[in-house]
Amino acid sequence: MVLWQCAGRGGCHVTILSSSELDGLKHAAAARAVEEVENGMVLGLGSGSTAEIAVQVLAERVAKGLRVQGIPTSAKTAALARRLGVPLTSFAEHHHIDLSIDGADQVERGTMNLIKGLGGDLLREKIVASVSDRMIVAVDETKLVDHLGGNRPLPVEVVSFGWQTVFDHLVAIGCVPRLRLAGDTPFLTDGGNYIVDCTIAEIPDPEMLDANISAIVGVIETGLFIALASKVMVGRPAGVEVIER
Ligand SMILES: O=C[C@H](O)[C@H](O)[C@H](O)COP(=O)(O)O
Repeated sequence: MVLWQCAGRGGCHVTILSSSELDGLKHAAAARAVEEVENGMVLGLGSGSTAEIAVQVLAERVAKGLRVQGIPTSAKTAALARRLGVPLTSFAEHHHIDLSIDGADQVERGTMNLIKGLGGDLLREKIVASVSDRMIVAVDETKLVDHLGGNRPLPVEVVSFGWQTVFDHLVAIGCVPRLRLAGDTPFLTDGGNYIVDCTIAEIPDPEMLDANISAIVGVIETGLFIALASKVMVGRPAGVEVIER
């Protein structure tokens, strides 16, 4: 992973991180996020590689006596939590979550707005985040940006019927849409929907873009998480940076 860092007149420098270094940064951020978990909490368990590390760290605390219940945001996270002995619950029992811990594909430094869903999970993550008292996001430093968009596409979950018509609207909004595939067939989310990855230049107004895309008939949810994160743990080689409101 090549990381460009630019600081005003100081110019830019490039850091090359190996995948094991990157994993170390994810682990440090995830572990720091799990430190905020307290006895008795109902937790939102996010999805993706960093969120999975958080579940592993959480499982170590559960094995030592921590009492929590988790609502998983994907079938994969649910399977991992079950395998590691993290107790699970559901919205049938709890409509409110104390704390959710999740990863992200991009974090806008100034606002903590996020892009999520590159791993194929966003709808359940957003439902969980929206009913959480606090959402802690754990990322490695490559995810931190000044403005969302640009080098990472915005995932949009759409119903499979008529997805082609959604394309037309997305183009009109300024996105370059691409249907996500799994081999030769459309990728299916846990909810059985399609994902359209929208390449878009830097996003000056994420809230407006989210509203415009959400207004398209056939769109279920966008990967823009606006004002949902309360704290971001950023894994850096020098340590974990904590960004909060
Ligand atoms: O769809 C996946 C989720 O939104 C993930 O939380 C996001 O893609 C970040 O995943 P990772 O920690 O693997 O980079």
